Amino acid sequence: MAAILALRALTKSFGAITIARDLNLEIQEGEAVGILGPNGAGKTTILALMTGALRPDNGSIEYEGLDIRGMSVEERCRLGMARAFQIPQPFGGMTVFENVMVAARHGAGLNAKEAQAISLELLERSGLLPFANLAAGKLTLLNRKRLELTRALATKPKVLLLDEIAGGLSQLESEDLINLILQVKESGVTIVWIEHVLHALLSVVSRTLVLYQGNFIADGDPHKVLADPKVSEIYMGIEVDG
Ligand SMILES: Nc1ncnc2c1ncn2[C@@H]1O[C@H](COP(=O)(O)OP(=O)(O)OP(=O)(O)O)[C@@H](O)[C@H]1O
Repeated sequence: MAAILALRALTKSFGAITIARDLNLEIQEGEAVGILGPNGAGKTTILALMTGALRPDNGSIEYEGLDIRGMSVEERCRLGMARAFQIPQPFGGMTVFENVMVAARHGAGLNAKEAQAISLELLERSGLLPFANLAAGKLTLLNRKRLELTRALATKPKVLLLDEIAGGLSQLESEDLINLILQVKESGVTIVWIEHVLHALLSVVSRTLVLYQGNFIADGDPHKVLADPKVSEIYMGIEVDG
């Protein structure tokens, strides 16, 4: 079966900093994959290459077997790739409902009626319905993160890319967010998640990669990857759980 998302000999540098060195990766439909790596390893850059916010120096990215290298963020979003950011980026002056509507209309290309239906359904699922008419800028951090996830889901993704969304939450709040992400996973959406909050990541992903100096130095069962001496050596002295 063709991978839903693949990196083929991907290369990317910023001056002397190499982010990806002939990087290869295949992610199958329905997989939940975590990408770890020390600060500055290039995890966010890899997600940006996947979504189209950045272009590789060389190599290609395939989505459902299609070379999407030349496609914009919007084109990739229409195909089914959505990204939720580390720092939630709602339109603060618009209501929660309007924020989700924009994603459904422009991200998924739905008409007003379809967009309204999916927006209400997703707001209900994420527990945000009581805040639907509130200005998004007034939400608490947890609710802003829920909104960020809801907006990504409103684009009807087949692949959901999560960029450190568990940071800054209490234990209870992160459990809430994890439950929401688990529901998304159970619905069959493929998840690629970069996250420093390890316990959150480990409760969702079944495969973990470690990015270091332009290469994936480990790939496999998350607990085995974390027990790998190569991985512990990299993380020595670096706080990964917090
Ligand atoms: N547009 C850019 N131009 C130049 N350098 C950049 C650019 N974007 C990122 N970098 C550099 O590339 C490196 C990787 O950054 P990136 O944010 O992808 O790492 P990361 O693994 O996500 O880090 P963190 O875990 O701290 O979020 C960093 O040294 C960063 O300063």
